[in-house]
Amino acid sequence: MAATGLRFQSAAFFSARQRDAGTKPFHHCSPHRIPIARRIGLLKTKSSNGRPQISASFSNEMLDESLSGERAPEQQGGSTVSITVVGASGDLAKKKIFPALFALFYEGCLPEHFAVFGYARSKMSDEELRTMISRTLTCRIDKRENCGDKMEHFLQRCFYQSGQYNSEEEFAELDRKLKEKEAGRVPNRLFYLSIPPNIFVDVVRSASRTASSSGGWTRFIVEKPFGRDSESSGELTRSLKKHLAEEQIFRIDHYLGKELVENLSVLRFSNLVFEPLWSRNYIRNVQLIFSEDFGTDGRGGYFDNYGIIRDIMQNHLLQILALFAMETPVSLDAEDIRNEKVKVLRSMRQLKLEDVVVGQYKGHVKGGKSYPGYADDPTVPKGSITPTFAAAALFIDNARWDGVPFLMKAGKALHTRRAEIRVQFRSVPGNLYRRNIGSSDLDQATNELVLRVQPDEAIYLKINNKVPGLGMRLDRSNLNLLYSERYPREIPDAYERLLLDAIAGERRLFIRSDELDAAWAIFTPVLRQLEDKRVAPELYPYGSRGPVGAHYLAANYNVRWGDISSDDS
Ligand SMILES: NC(=O)C1=CN([C@@H]2O[C@H](COP(=O)(O)OP(=O)(O)OC[C@H]3O[C@@H](n4cnc5c(N)ncnc54)[C@H](OP(=O)(O)O)[C@@H]3O)[C@@H](O)[C@H]2O)C=CC1
Ligand SMILES: O=C1O[C@H](COP(=O)(O)O)[C@@H](O)[C@H](O)[C@H]1O
Repeated sequence: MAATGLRFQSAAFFSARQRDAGTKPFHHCSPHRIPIARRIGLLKTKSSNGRPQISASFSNEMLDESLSGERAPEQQGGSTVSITVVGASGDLAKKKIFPALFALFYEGCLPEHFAVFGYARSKMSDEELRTMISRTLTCRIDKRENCGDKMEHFLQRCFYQSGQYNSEEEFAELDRKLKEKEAGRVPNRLFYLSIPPNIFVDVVRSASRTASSSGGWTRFIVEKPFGRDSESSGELTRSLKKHLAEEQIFRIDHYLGKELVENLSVLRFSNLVFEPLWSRNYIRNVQLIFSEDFGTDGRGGYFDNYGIIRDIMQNHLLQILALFAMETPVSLDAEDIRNEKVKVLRSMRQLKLEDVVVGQYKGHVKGGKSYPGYADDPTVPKGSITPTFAAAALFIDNARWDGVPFLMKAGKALHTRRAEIRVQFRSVPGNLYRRNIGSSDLDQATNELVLRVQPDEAIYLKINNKVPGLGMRLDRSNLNLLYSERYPREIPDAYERLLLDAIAGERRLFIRSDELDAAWAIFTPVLRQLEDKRVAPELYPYGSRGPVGAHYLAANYNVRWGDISSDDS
């Protein structure tokens, strides 16, 4: 098979970066898994996790076959990818999706033949869409060359179709426009549903009937929330599957696309020093912490129907927990990883009401500035008891994790913006140096591994260390891998990675329906109880550290939150 047709634009850039990097190839935009390419032995480079990756000479036909699993008919001119952002006028589209697509284009990671379409009810011309998008596009901080030209080239490939979300006719109109741009090439189509969940099924029904690709693949990225509980999530899955095969559904959890979350498995499975310690034998507790220093800010209407447990814990934090706690997968293939995640999720105990603390932020005046409470948001119903903060203690009933508390804490309008994983290890039995450790509480002198997902990505390990000098005094110090120092290039946004993977047909970072069922099974009973019993959230001031109840919950399990110590907060 000739390596002609679609080429990743990265060819020139790729080799330039390889030269710049000095030694190893720079694998910034390779999808994770290219089985057919490996089979036919064309690829010479290896990715950082040892897997083969796309080379500059990857042909259309190879791409079609390897990435979609569906053999495309032989056609003149190779293949093309059209990405339709449904809900193009919305917040997420403007803030994340178009900028991520531009970043991929800028880095040479999009296929040669591609088009971006916006679809929404708002009336807009192509030009107006371009103006709207251009306001949020940014250039890589570390690589600004030709950015203006690249923006212009990218915008020329962006088009708009206005339509109702349930209109087969208007999706058929989109289909006609897509065909024009596809110009007889094998058409691959990706729809990104960046819309409120109540219209997911309308869009999937209409688009799958009248705007599916004939000959190439058709995939749908579906944004959260995937239902409100087990029942509604199951209903959504069944409705989607009336129109789509599971392989066409890419349920996105953008935390899985974050650099540090990606690195979690690398840390575990490619460093001998960690995996042997990764169990109840050495780990006392694990903490998954998410905080934002702003409130719901105009998204109160959406948020009030969900609350922080559904918004952050049931998906982002639980996904991280699954990656943290799963057994070693057979391989890095999507199904092997997702199988292990499902197993660990299914080993988890249903969360109990007594293991949950909920809070809601109230207005606060600080430094002469007043910060509104959640209930002051005009889009929030009066008297709402929706939690904007929650802390929870979860347990995995399997041999590896029996009895180890996995503590989660998530909140809006707190004192800082941060997401991190904290692993607190047991104390050293019969510690010879117990008298030399400043604190009398040996639990305070245990090792702690911290993966700071954001901001300022870092991995650090707290160790006990001798303070230099003639005496023998120990203190706690950090072995610190600060990304901005070690890797001084901009870290791609999670949406870039996930879009690239969806185009490549790589499902590893997307949620399978059985994973979703298992995730909802853990949280649904407690969510129901909180609502049925109308549990009142503990109020906390905007910009504070959240309800004190979170500390009592942790104390029940003999745990101290790691983010409150003076050297970390
Ligand atoms: N915004 C964010 O930060 C995040 C969002 N998400 C998820 O992404 C999806 C999109 O979010 P976001 O962009 O904030 O949503 P928006 O509320 O901005 O809605 C997107 C677009 O959908 C259309 N729309 C809005 N409400 C309705 C309605 N009731 N009926 C029909 N169409 C409507 C509007 O387009 P028009 O009127 O032009 O048709 C709007 O521009 C949601 O599922 C959300 O949960 C997930 C993570 C973060
Ligand atoms: O999914 C969501 O995530 C954002 C936080 O994402 P981040 O990447 O900025 O950390 C959160 O604000 C939002 O409420 C939630 O729906």
